[in-house]
Amino acid sequence: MGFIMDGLDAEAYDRTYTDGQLLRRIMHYFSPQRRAMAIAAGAIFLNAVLDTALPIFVSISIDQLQIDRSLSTFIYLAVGLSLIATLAWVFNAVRQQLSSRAVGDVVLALREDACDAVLERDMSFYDTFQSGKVVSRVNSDTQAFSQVMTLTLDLLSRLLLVSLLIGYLFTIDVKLTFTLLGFAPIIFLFALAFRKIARRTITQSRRMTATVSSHIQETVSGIGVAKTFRQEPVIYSEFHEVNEKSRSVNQKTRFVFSSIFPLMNGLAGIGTALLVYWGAVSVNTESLSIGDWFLFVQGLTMFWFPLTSIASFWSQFQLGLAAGERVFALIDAESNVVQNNNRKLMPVHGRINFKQVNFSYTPDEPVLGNFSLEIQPGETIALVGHTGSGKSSIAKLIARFYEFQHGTIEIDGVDIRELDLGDYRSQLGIVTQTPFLFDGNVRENIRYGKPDASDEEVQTVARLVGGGDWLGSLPNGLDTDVGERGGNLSLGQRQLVALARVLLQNPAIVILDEATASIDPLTEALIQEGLDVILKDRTAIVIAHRLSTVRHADRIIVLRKGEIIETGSHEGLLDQAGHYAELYNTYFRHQSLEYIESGAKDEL
Ligand SMILES: Nc1ncnc2c1ncn2[C@@H]1O[C@H](COP(=O)(O)OP(=O)(O)OP(=O)(O)O)[C@@H](O)[C@H]1O
Repeated sequence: MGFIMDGLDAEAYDRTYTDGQLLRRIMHYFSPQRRAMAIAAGAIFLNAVLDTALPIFVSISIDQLQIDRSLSTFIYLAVGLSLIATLAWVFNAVRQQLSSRAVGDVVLALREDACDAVLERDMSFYDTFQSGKVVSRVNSDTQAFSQVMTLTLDLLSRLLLVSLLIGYLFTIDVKLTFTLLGFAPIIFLFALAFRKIARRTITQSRRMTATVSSHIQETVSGIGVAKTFRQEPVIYSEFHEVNEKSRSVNQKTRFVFSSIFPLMNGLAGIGTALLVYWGAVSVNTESLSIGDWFLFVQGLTMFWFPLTSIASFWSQFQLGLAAGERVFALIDAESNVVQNNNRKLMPVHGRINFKQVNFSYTPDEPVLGNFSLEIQPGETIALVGHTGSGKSSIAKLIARFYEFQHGTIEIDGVDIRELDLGDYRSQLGIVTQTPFLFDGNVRENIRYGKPDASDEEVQTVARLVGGGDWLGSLPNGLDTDVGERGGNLSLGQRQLVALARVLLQNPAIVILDEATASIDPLTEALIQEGLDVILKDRTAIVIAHRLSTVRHADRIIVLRKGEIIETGSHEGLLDQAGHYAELYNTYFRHQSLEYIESGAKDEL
């Protein structure tokens, strides 16, 4: 299958489970459905018995009618047949109902586990693996898994029916039954050979589907940038390429699957011809009754149909296993961020201590080396430095988004790896450069910081941020719809919502990545007011881009290539005439009032 697999790689966290492991895993999901499945199994059995009884009853009727053609016999046979058919239908309906409910519940549990895993994975996972592909596992693969579970239950009931029928046929004519069975191993061997190819082909096809949806998702997310840079033709041609690859993989998949049925039908045809011939010879020599011959001919359809469809079921089964394997791999993917304990800090004071920390995203590119920094409770730290100097990385380590490789980070004297992450993060407020808002209104987005907050609490914090003046600029105040990702609000308004959200959360530690984008002076003043409220009495780590924040910070940490090269106050650092002074002159100075005023004077 090299021609199909070429150039299409699995994700690094994919793994191959043995059939036994997969089966155990699936059984584990079915175990809460034990009762329903036991009743369904009973219904499957009774349905199979009745479905087998139906042709046997017809065969007996044929022989009976040759001897006795009275009205009472007709009535007796007709009532008997109707009764068997009705009961078979009832049991079939019961098993369909119960098994589809059980499968639905299993898929629900599987999706929940997959969703849990998605939420559990740390940020390094999402750096490496595209979110679109992850979504496809949670959505499409669980769907494929559910379809195959239903098919498997169908297959089991058909196999039971075939076994019962064969058992009965043996009592009639052993030689004919063996002839019938003689083809089974050939078909099974064929199906087994097909099994391996099918599984790989289907896995490949699903991967391709995930790649296409991931590509579409990325394109749509970045549509604004694409339009600005007039990249539509490039995007189109990239998409065309992915789509072409997907088409070719799917075409090969279809080819593999479509060739199986003609081969199966050919084998079945030969079997049918042989049995019809030998059956007719036996009737001729009177070693078989006409009713029994009918039963064999009738049995052929009942026998061959499930057998030939086992091959197709098998491929479907492979589809489900491949999909299940992908979902389980997502669930089992190991996090880099590992907590050794679940200690809760009550209350969090906000002392943060980096002790000789080494950190890198990729093994060969160190970002922080032997990094030490102690931040006191309530202190505001401004991290400054050129791009790539490691400011965001320090903030991400405090937020425990990534695992560091060496040293310790302590929060209030406790190793960060020992904390209950949920509890710790509830004490951590994060405002990113471009705050992410969820589709909904402003009120709901602020309440995200404390889901049980009352309307009054939301209103209070909204008013505290920037004196509440910004609410007047929203068309419907707190009820204004923010649109997808907050697209209906200006960047400044989004930041104010994010600040109000953190204020409502009331965390002990705040991480603030200041926006570099310039916003109008009025909004900037409102944001500054909001920041004053938020940073007061909390430990704050600010990735500073505004001169006003740097000036107000208790301590400025100047970074270069992951190392602290200077530390102190704004004035003290300027006096040192080192890296900070250089940064100030190239970056911060133009924001100073003196600079703006001198510029204004020059213009005059
Ligand atoms: N997710 C990531 N995967 C791999 N390398 C990364 C990742 N994020 C950052 N880096 C690298 O780590 C180094 C430090 O990046 P970091 O984002 O901490 O710098 P920064 O000072 O915050 O920069 P900026 O001011 O541009 O945000 C850079 O060399 C960067 O390329």
